[in-house]
Amino acid sequence: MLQKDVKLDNTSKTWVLEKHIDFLQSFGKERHQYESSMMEFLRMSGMYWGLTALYLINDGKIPKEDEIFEYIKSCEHSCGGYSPAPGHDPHLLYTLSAVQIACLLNRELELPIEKIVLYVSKLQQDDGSFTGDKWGEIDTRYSFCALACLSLLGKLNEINLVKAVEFIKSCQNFDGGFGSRPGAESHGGLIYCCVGSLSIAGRLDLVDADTLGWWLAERQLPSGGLNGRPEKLPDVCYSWWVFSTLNILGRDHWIDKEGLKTFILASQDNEGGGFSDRPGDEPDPFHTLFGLAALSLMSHDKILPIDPTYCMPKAVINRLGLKPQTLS
Ligand SMILES: COc1ccc(S(=O)(=O)N2Cc3cc(-c4ccc(C=O)o4)ccc3N(Cc3cncn3C)C[C@H]2Cc2ccc(O)cc2)cc1
Ligand SMILES: [Zn+2]
Repeated sequence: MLQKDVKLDNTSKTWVLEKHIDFLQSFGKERHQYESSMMEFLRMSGMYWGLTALYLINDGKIPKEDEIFEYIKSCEHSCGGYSPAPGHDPHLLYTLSAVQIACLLNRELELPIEKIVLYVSKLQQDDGSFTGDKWGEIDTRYSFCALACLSLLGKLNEINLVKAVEFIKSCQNFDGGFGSRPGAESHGGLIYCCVGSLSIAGRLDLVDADTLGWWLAERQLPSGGLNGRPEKLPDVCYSWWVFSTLNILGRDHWIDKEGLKTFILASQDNEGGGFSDRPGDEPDPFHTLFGLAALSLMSHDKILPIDPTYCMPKAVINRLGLKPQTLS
């Protein structure tokens, strides 16, 4: 079976740092008005992706802090949850993004912390799992959102952590990976959510690090890029989901880092800045953050250090006194 992959043209992409700063600062303005309006349904997350990426390459400086904090407040609901934009429904995904942005701004203490804690803890089910909102979809992505959100606020003890870990354990597969629910197939993004949750809970002892490390290293293709499942094309965002998980498990040396770096840099847009999912596609803030975050984990100069568990700047995680578990 021919292995699906992309062919990198041999022009080595230079590192266009200044253009990435310009791309991120202009997203949402005239230049990207259309895409930005199309993404209103995820705007709060889009702001977390764009602002975290900017923080990493702009020496921790974020423009218009007050305007950003006002926007977060405009998306707050009386139940303690946050919506992606004013007038939309609250959801755990955007509640995490709002808390992450507030932590970037060093203003998390100005949030209605007790109301947020109540909103998140009400989403936990009897089996320890979490739904994303009142419509009741269960997914291990939401376990990660709940644990990351509460631990950032110093309130991890307000949910049943033992049951939460039990549910994640019930989603572990024979290949060492994890899926969205018990019995669901292993997938790079969900493995990151489950291993990240176990890292926050201090329960990485439940992970079969060698079997999972092998499965994750198998995601690397000849192009150097990583895919999320066997037989899929490589994609820059899996550089983060797969590589940060290998980093948490202490097995990031099991892949060819130079090859991964080449693939990520080949996915830069040399004209307008930003990163796309693979060379030649349109850049977006989502892939720009995850490309830069993976480069940060490979200690690329000019990018501030990032925490592999929270996908947030190390400086912010240290300031909050958080110590997510990693394996050596
Ligand atoms: C362009 O098509 C999509 C498809 C799915 C989504 S998603 O919201 O379900 N989501 C996040 C996501 C975001 C973008 C994007 C474009 C512009 C912006 C502005 O900030 O963000 C693009 C893709 C994307 N996906 C889809 C994807 C990424 N790589 C391969 N695919 C198919 C991921 C998707 C799921 C998700 C992942 C992480 C997360 O924190 C939230 C949602 C969004 C746009
Ligand atoms: Zn992607």
